[in-house]
Amino acid sequence: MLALSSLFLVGPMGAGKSTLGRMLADLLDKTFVDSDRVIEERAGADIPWIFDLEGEPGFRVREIQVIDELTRQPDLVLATGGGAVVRPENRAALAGRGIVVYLRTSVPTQLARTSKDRNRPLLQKPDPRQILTDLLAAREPHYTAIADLTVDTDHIHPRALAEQIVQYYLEHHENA
Ligand SMILES: Nc1ncnc2c1ncn2[C@@H]1O[C@H](COP(=O)(O)OP(=O)(O)OP(=O)(O)O)[C@@H](O)[C@H]1O
Ligand SMILES: O=C(O)C1=C[C@@H](O)[C@@H](O)[C@H](O)C1
Ligand SMILES: [Mg+2]
Repeated sequence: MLALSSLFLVGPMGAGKSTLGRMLADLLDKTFVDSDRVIEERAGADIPWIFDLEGEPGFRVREIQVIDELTRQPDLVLATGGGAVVRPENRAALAGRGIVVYLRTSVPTQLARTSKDRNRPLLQKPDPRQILTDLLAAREPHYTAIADLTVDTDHIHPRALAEQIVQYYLEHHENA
């Protein structure tokens, strides 16, 4: 049984971390937080601006700070940025301080779910399919390594997925 009270959602862009995070917080009576949004609020700038001005390394420094703070708080559902797991500091914080759920999602599904949205600087290049394929190959071992639960998101409605995750939480959390 796990004594940890927060749920951390990890997975690639378009996995549904933000969508599911809101539903889970509602179902489990927890507070939803999205690390990308907190980074933007603190910087007073959106993610494309941060990438333009500071590059990905600058964004990752901000992300490490925010994830360190948020993972110390009880009773959150935290949607993390798709690339948070590339930094070992984030992997340690996520794995040690809450229940980690990996939303496994294929590249075609990621593409379909992110195609209308210009807010992801890493995809604003000529071949997003190749970029997502390379990112997933590099990151999948990290997502898997820290996950307590892995769920496939390709062919399931977010509501049904949220119910599966709630079921797991209720079975594995001692104070649920
Ligand atoms: N299981 C699902 N089935 C179908 N559509 C979904 C599912 N989960 C999310 N979506 C849709 O996919 C899009 C992307 O979802 P969302 O923004 O929650 O992903 P994310 O993991 O937070 O992405 P990012 O890392 O870029 O913030 C949204 O339009 C959402 O409605
Ligand atoms: O996959 C990534 O590296 C990113 C995903 C987004 O959630 C944001 O954190 C940012 O656009 C970087
Ligand atoms: Mg999101």
